[in-house]
Amino acid sequence: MTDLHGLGVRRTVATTLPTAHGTFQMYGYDGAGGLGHVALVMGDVDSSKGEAPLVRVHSECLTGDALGSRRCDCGEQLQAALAEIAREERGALVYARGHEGRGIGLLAKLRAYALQDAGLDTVDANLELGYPADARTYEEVADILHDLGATRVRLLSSNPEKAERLDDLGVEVISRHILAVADRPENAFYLDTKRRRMRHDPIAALPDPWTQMLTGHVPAYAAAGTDATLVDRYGPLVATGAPLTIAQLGQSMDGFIAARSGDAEFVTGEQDRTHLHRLRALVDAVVVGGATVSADDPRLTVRAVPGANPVRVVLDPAGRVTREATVFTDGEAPTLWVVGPDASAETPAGHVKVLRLPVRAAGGRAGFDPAAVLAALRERGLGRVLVEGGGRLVSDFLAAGVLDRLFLTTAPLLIGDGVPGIRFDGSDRLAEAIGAPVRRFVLGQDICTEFDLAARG
Ligand SMILES: Nc1nc2c(ncn2[C@@H]2O[C@H](COP(=O)(O)OP(=O)(O)OP(=O)(O)O)[C@@H](O)[C@H]2O)c(=O)[nH]1
Ligand SMILES: [Zn+2]
Repeated sequence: MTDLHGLGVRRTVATTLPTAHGTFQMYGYDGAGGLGHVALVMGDVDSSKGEAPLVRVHSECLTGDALGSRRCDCGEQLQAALAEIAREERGALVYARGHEGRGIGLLAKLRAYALQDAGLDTVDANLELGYPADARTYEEVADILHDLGATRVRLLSSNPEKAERLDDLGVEVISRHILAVADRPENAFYLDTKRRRMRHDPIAALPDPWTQMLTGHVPAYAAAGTDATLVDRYGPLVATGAPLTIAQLGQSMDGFIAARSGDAEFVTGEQDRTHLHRLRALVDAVVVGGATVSADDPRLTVRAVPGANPVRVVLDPAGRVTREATVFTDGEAPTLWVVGPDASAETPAGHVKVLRLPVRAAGGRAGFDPAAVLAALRERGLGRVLVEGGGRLVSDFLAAGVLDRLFLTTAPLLIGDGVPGIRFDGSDRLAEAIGAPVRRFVLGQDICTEFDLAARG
């Protein structure tokens, strides 16, 4: 390799490193002063071949990276950076030895910690010890990036100075991306100091995990608690682009979505309602059966959480849904009224569009072909679809094999008899029952079982 800066940086070993984020190529570099550096690489990071690769220049931090310290956010950033690179299946992380303690070394950093225990901030502690606030140099890092061909990069960092220094050394930083790592109580003052005194990006630059997911981005890391739960629960939906068809249903333990009279208020609880609103917020369209609209008069909007309303799609082969239904009158969201070729369907209001699809008789009932409905929606740019109810409609889509995922919430209620939930022509053989990998979420008193139908063997 070319020794750009005369520091004798040389690639001396190549191997692989399997990690929680996948397997990386690992290169070892001899550096100045006998320090070895490491680069973890995924894919071809040569900048002349396609988009500028993601690059993380990670400053060594024994306490954060290896010991899980919460005085800083280094360990979490390290993991988040590897996750981001793995998500794109392309990128490099240069682990910069000699950067420990912003270049002052481990024991000096610990002395700086002791001064911070006594009240100094992270900048003043360095100055008090006779060091600059930041003593890191980037020549060796730049040499390694040149060796990898990564000379035009998208940098994973909150530190504008890092980008400027790399730019000065011939590594063009075309953009900088903040890693989604949340502040913790133990490091909030330290991070705040870096933002105030070291030009680090303000926390406001980072939208919360739910907002990020609403824009189609799965955060690589979220603080433990609600944020992490949301990313864990809904991240897989966001990561899957269109087309995506999911369904949800809430039913009693004995399989009913309402009592005999149709009384359905409420089978499942508050948390399942919030969950339903999150699903609505993550799709382009929500599909319901006409019978459900007539019986329950749902609004089908996103109210319990931040998010945009999906297009409402009412499947009504005979055009029987009451014209007073909220979805036809409230104008809260565009509404598609899907009816058969002969149904009478005068347009009730400006936000409602009528779509005619062929009707077929299946199982003694007239209905639409689920695949044809999805194809028609896709043609209209509605590729991410939630089939929301009632029991028959969800069962039709399930039996037709068009669902990628089913969220089936069971409530600790025994209704005895009533409006059925999931029902379809089964088989005499248990071996032919529908099974799939599942995840389970406790939603208050209810349990939501997520069937990953797309992953069925
Ligand atoms: N001297 C000193 N170094 C610290 C302190 N806390 C963390 N470090 C070191 O700071 C380095 C990481 O720098 P950060 O300021 O966290 O972040 P950055 O690398 O500038 O920017 P990012 O790319 O966004 O991570 C690591 O080498 C840590 O060991 C401290 O209080 N004093
Ligand atoms: Zn650290």
